[in-house]
Amino acid sequence: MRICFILNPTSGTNRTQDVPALLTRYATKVGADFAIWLTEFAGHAETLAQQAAAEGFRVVVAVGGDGTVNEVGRGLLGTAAALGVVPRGSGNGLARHLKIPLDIAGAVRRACRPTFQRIDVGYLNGRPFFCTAGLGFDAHVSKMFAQAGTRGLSTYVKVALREYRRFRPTPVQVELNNQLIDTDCYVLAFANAAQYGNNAYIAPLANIEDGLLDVCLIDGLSLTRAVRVGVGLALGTLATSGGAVYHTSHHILVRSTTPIGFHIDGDYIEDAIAFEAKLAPLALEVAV
Ligand SMILES: Nc1ncnc2c1ncn2[C@@H]1O[C@H](COP(=O)(O)OP(=O)(O)OP(=O)(O)O)[C@@H](O)[C@H]1O
Repeated sequence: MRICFILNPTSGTNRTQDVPALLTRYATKVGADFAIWLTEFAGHAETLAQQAAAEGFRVVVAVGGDGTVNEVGRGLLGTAAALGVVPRGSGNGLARHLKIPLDIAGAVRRACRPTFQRIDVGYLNGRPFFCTAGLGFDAHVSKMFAQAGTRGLSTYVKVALREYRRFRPTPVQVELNNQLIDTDCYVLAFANAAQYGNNAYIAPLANIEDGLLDVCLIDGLSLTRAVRVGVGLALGTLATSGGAVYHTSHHILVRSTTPIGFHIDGDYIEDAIAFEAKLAPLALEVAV
């Protein structure tokens, strides 16, 4: 079994580690037949993953954060290769959901001696996601975070608190399960996996192989509700705390009269007024 590690050298906050050397050391230790390819620009991991699958690598491992995982996963859709993850981002939502070790040694061992499993793949406006996608405040914070200059959890929290004072919800109409819901969108999250990353559980009951997206709606965020949502995210109790309303569905339409930003696996994409979220059941094989 051949394994290809696709490394995003810009991911993570620890730039002093010699990651190729560590990958080589740990993969050699378990006797793996492997290659290491480095990305050279944003989006490159998708084409590298397609190339690796075409060259017959059985496992293609994203070495990076959820952005890199998304690119590699996207490239592997419809191929015979499975996605592995060596988490090096700040959030690592998919790796945490799949219980992949967060240390390089453990994750490399897992990628080289995997068991295989299939997971669902979500789509928002035609773009695949593996962990979460969504509209509203979380997308807005992703956009501001990308412009912040520094990374990591503390920057994320700082940006979120600053933007909380400015952000206002948008009226939307949500169509799911033959139901029309007129509401406000502060956050409308589509969860394939349970968490955003960093153990922030936006949809604690989400099951990545059930053929359904968990839809989490937060229509407003007064200070008391914000505290309740924050505690619910951290403790994994948001589904029962009353801070959010949940639905499950495999096809959701959202319309708005004013543009709302959306994100895919934590990366802000653009603003739009119409959204279609859907699910491809068990469309990706993962090596976990
Ligand atoms: N060689 C590269 N140069 C510049 N950008 C790159 C390169 N390779 C990948 N990228 C981009 O870097 C972005 C961030 O990567 P990724 O999400 O893996 O790491 P991270 O931001 O550190 O992690 P997290 O999302 O958990 O904070 C990705 O969206 C990807 O497109």
